[in-house]
Amino acid sequence: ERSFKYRILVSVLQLNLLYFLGAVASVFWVDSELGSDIYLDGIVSVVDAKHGLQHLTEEKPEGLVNEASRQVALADLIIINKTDLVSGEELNKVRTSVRSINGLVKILETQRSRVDLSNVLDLHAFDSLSGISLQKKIENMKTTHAHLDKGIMTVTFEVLGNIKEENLNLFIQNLLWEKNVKDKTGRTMDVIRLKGLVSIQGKSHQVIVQGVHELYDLEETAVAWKEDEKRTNRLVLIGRNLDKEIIKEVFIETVTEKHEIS
Ligand SMILES: Nc1nc2c(ncn2[C@@H]2O[C@H](COP(=O)(O)OP(=O)(O)OP(=O)(O)O)[C@@H](O)[C@H]2O)c(=O)[nH]1
Repeated sequence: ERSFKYRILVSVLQLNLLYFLGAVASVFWVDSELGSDIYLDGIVSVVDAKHGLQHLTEEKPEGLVNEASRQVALADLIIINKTDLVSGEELNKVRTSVRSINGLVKILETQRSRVDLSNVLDLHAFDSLSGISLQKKIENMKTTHAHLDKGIMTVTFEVLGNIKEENLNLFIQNLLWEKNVKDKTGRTMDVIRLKGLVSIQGKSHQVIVQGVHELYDLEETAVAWKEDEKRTNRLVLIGRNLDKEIIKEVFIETVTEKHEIS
């Protein structure tokens, strides 16, 4: 009976943690700005190689997010564990599914969750130090295709030119707060994670954009725009009902003034 109660407790805790993962992340993130010793380094999720695919593909009633997919969408690092229990082909499927949801995430594959701690700590996924690595990642990544039915996916796009900070805020707030950006069929675009590097008018350095659910932040990085470099804005969005072309159009309309696009 004791172990049964313990199991229920663990399940409730896990469920709550799942439910509030985004909120918890937001609290630590904001807290770091208040000068606390605690800061949000990055979000790590563990995917079970044996059952992960089943959880990721589980159908939820219309409108509800599959929680396993949401955890993958939020993560900066995914540990695919129990690789000894699956074939190379099965592992490949899990990896492809994870990647189809989150095009930016770093993936480690483990047995008994054994990891080199240097791969898990100091991710700096939320601060301006991640500017350089984010730049490389964004440059190389492509928009994913909704691999899992009605699933969460990653879209990325690039728009040349300088943008005004107030216009960028407007774009992000429409997307995350007002939720008035819709796809072709009128469904609200639901952004779970947002990352980007943008070129703000009057700033000599690249600015990093970070978003988790409704919370977002802009921070100047240590990466300066070079004299001969084309100033550009690259955004990566992870979520549901995302349509790259529509988002890009809305971005251009909201953020850049026509004469500023080169
Ligand atoms: N074969 C194998 N077994 C593992 C591995 N990692 C953990 N286990 C075993 O799997 C069992 C369940 O452990 P986990 O899945 O890590 O535990 P958990 O996430 O708290 O379990 P749930 O809450 O039920 O998902 C334990 O008996 C572990 O010893 C692995 O890499 N390979």
